[in-house]
Amino acid sequence: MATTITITGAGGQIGYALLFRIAAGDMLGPDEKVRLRLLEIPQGMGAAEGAALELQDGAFELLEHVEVTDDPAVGFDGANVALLVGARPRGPGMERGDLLAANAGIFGPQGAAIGAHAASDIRVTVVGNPANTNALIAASAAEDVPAERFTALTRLDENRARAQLAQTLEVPVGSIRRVPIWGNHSATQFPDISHATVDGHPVIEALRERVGDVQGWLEQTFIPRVAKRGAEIIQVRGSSSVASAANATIEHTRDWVRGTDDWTSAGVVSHGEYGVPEGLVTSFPVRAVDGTWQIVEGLELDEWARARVDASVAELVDEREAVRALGVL
Ligand SMILES: NC(=O)C1=CN([C@@H]2O[C@H](COP(=O)(O)OP(=O)(O)OC[C@H]3O[C@@H](n4cnc5c(N)ncnc54)[C@H](O)[C@@H]3O)[C@@H](O)[C@H]2O)C=CC1
Ligand SMILES: O=C([O-])CC(=O)C(=O)O
Repeated sequence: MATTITITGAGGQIGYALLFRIAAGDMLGPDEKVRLRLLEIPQGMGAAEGAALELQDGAFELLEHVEVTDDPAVGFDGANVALLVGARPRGPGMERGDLLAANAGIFGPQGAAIGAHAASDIRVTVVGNPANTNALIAASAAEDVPAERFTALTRLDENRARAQLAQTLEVPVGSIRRVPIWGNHSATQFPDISHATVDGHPVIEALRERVGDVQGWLEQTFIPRVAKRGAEIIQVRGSSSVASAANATIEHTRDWVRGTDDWTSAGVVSHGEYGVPEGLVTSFPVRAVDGTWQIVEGLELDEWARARVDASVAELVDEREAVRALGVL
């Protein structure tokens, strides 16, 4: 049986960077056949149809079928995996939260369509910003789908954090592990290196030798660089991250389905872990076991880390309030 994957915003930039890698087996593996549903709005249909023609020309052996539609009922019908990418991206000078109102109207109806039409094992990865709150909106609208099936992408933030550490320590990125992102996919996020390792040794010790004042480096260099990397890309490229975002989307979804051998980061629904209010879609350190994200519990957060997590969670609470005020939740 093939896996049916729905990609919203498939005619957009990230969509174009995702489709061919999924068809090549990068997400679900070299033995899993895929059926793709490209869901767009009328203005995006031409680009999605063009991508579908190119998918055909790729002659991907794993690709069983491609359908392009602007009807969410058709787009999510029987979907096992949904990548919710379609949204309005931010431009220079905007914060992701500025997109709340523009995107709130998209994720409610899509969540409802997922509840009504997707397969019972549906797994949803929300990429479109503000990703955490969009995931919350979609989950709330999806009747009979457990909220745990709705996740927000923070893997790109983790990848950015690991890459910055690798560059600073002059080691291959693969030697850096356990760098969870806590909180919101926004400038308030907390990339946490307190448990991070480089080739199995504490990153903090390696950093002490390299940068001296680790705390100062974290606050003035590392955290701002990671948390504002999206804005840096927008400034340098003129538009937001595309291929790196698609790569992280593939890694997140692959790990969710196929499992992890260590921690990673994902925005998942809180049940009160680490004091995060129930129901908020928050990034935590997670493992994927048997197709389910499990929050890594029992980690120590010192006072400084606790304040960082609390600040990002407070922003998520504010976003939830703002959406409630729009009458969406
Ligand atoms: N979570 C993360 O780490 C990241 C998230 N993003 C976000 O991903 C989103 C997409 O970015 P791009 O692909 O660069 O934007 P884009 O503007 O190139 O593509 C968005 C596509 O979505 C479509 N669309 C809009 N409303 C839709 C709807 N209701 N249903 C289906 N399709 C719809 C548009 O027609 C367009 O083709 C943005 O919200 C961006 O901020 C981008 C990078 C990283
Ligand atoms: O910054 C943006 O708007 C796009 C994004 O989420 C990122 O690159 O992390």
